[in-house]
Amino acid sequence: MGEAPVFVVDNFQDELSNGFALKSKGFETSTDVGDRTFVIGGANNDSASSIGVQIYEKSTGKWVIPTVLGTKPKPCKGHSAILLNEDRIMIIIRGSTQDDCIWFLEVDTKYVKEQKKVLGTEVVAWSKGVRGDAEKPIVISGPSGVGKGTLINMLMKEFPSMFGFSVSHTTRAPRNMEKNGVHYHFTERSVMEKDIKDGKFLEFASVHGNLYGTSLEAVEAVADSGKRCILDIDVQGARSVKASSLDAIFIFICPPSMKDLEERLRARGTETEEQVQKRLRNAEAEIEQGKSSGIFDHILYNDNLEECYENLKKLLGLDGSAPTNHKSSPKGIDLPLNHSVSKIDNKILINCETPELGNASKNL
Ligand SMILES: Nc1ncnc2c1ncn2[C@@H]1O[C@H](COP(=O)(O)OP(=O)(O)OP(=O)(O)O)[C@@H](O)[C@H]1O
Ligand SMILES: Nc1nc2c(ncn2[C@@H]2O[C@H](COP(=O)(O)O)[C@@H](O)[C@H]2O)c(=O)[nH]1
Repeated sequence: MGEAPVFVVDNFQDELSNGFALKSKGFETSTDVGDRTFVIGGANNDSASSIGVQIYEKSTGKWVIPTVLGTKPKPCKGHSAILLNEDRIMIIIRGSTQDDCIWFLEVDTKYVKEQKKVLGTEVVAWSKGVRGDAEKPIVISGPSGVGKGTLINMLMKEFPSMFGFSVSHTTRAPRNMEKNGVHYHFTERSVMEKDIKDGKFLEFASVHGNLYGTSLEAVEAVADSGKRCILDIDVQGARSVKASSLDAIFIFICPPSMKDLEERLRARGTETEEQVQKRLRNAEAEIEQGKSSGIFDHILYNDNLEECYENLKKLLGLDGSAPTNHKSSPKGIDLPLNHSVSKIDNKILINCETPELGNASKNL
């Protein structure tokens, strides 16, 4: 089924007769989602460093400025917008670099609905479109205490609508702040063993004396939310995933030294002395395997946390450069001024009027 095209509107203010002041820099688009109109592109203030988002509620005739989550696209000279699945708007930015031309604004996804409840305001969330390998799940491994969880939390915080965490099952007891279903699914060994037998797990392993595993459901839940799945699993688990049909990117995080690792584990204060010793003993073998097994596509050293995080973003193509693993490099979208965008099945059609074709048009 085709859907109505959405056109670039050069000055949306001229289109509105409601009297509300929309700070127009030109080049806004409007997209209807139910009884709300999302106006994207007008800056919310004069010194805006990102594209503004404003919502017009048709039922009340009021403008709402939403809380905007995620890394935002910079103001641009024009873009097109099209609604996907009634819950997110795809934005194609004109004249942008190859890796900066596709963005998504989540307006009614599960994540946005949850955040609305938490924040008590209207919420929208940006995420940047990514290419090639960039859709693959990410497996992050490394010895206990190296900083995997810290790095994953940083990614999830900066790109809340882009990544989803695969919530593992474990038989270990929850730590003080850990919530069932959020950090882990805490479970009885007998139950988990039965579920493993029943084929419900993508991978599982005995780690530091407890059973840990990634259920198929955990990975599917992230995929269903339209996000990129991140798995925090040990090297044995990574080996199993590598042998499975899940086509993922494998990243191993190394500590700068065993001394640093020990300090971090102790400073975290979540393990008994006996557990710390066990985890450190296991760490040596894990580091050895991480470096030499050939499982991992990338090895990152987590010495300085900020630097390691920047390197992680770089290899995931989140710093404006192409993802490191990128094999072919398709061209960016050279969006002409006169064009329309429409959606047919799962394809986005960009219809351009090209001078060389006279009045005829060309589809991208
Ligand atoms: N680069 C770093 N420098 C210093 N401390 C760090 C660094 N990265 C993480 N930490 C700290 O080290 C501790 C362990 O980090 P984290 O819990 O993220 O490790 P982990 O690899 O997820 O461990 P586990 O596998 O046991 O879950 C935390 O207290 C964290 O704040
Ligand atoms: N093979 C798997 N390993 C997992 C999984 N979830 C976590 N882990 C790894 O366990 C250790 C210890 O974790 P902690 O939370 O007790 O500190 C750590 O290295 C994790 O990467 C899993 O589903 N499968």
